[in-house]
Amino acid sequence: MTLLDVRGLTVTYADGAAAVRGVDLSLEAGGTLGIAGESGCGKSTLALALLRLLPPGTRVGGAVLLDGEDVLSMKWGRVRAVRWAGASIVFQGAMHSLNPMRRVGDQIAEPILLHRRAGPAGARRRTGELLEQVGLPAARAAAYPHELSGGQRQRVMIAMALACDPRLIVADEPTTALDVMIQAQILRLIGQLVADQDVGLVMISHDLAVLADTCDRLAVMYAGRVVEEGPAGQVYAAARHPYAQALSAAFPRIGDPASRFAPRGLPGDPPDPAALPPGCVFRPRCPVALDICAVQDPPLRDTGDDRSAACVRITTRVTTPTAATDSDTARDTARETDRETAADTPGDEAPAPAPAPGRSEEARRDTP
Ligand SMILES: Nc1ncnc2c1ncn2[C@@H]1O[C@H](COP(=O)(O)OP(=O)(O)OP(=O)(O)O)[C@@H](O)[C@H]1O
Repeated sequence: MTLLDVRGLTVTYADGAAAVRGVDLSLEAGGTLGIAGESGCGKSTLALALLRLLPPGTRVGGAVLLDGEDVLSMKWGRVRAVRWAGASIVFQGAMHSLNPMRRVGDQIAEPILLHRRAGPAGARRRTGELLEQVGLPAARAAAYPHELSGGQRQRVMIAMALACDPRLIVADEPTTALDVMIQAQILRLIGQLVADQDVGLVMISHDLAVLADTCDRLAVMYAGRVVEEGPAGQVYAAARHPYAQALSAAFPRIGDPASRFAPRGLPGDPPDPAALPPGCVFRPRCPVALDICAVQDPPLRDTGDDRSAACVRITTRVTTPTAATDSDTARDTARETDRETAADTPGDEAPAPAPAPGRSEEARRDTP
């Protein structure tokens, strides 16, 4: 059963930054989906949009169906009911997310009381259970955030996220601020909890290896779009989109000593989301770009093998671009592939439509 179905999601900030541009994603109940991409590609914006946490003035379009119900068109009372109980979020910096003036136990108990899951005594009991579930002694409920280590604070955030038994947890770079040992512990904990409790997980990270380890499926974002999606192990081991390939090559691989010493970076920067180039937005950095890429912004296309990619060179017959482009052979292959693509997908020549203007967060709030 589909737990989360994101359809044509667009997010444009008040300053005109098109941070998310027509994202389609879905997650089965109890499934795990990783979202990867370099800084600024729109991962956090996407996470915030899932729970209607974007700042006022932001325009949002499309649909976010959680158990079939569109979060984006819900009344605010319903949104409040869905947060924590339907879906909850774990942010990257626990120190900034927790109130430094309140004991962590009181902060974990708050959503339990707010959603009337228990009275004060029951909420205290449940808080102790949750702390133990995330590997902390129940007595740590009395601690203030500054009395805990970074890893312990992140465990508290996870306990809070679990407090009302949500169907979905969105974890936005949950281990970024932690050292590698604690990172591994927290990732193990998240993996174990979602498996034991049948909770769906959307995990955001710039680190493909972490996501490949934790998630069933993996989506790679570039400049506000998903450019590749599929089974996590396959996308990580054999990415097809040139950007996903570059992102994958940027990390050293365990078991591949050569890559430890020569992780490859990708020259250039992502485009300014307020002034995107025409055609495929990855073209200025793409090592295998074709002339057609200057005018065509390819949509995410199913390649017929449980994977999808947004590149004119990747056809339903699955022709993966190779990094070597200078040789005539590669150019010829590319032209050949280009012809195949055009033949396979008539009508794709038209540039993708501009992001739907969407409705502003205020307009949504004002919806009776
Ligand atoms: N409140 C805001 N107002 C205007 N633009 C914003 C706002 N928040 C983010 N952006 C812009 O939207 C784009 C996407 O940002 P976002 O934080 O979603 O990316 P990200 O992939 O999560 O990056 P990181 O990994 O660094 O957190 C960036 O260009 C960013 O500058």
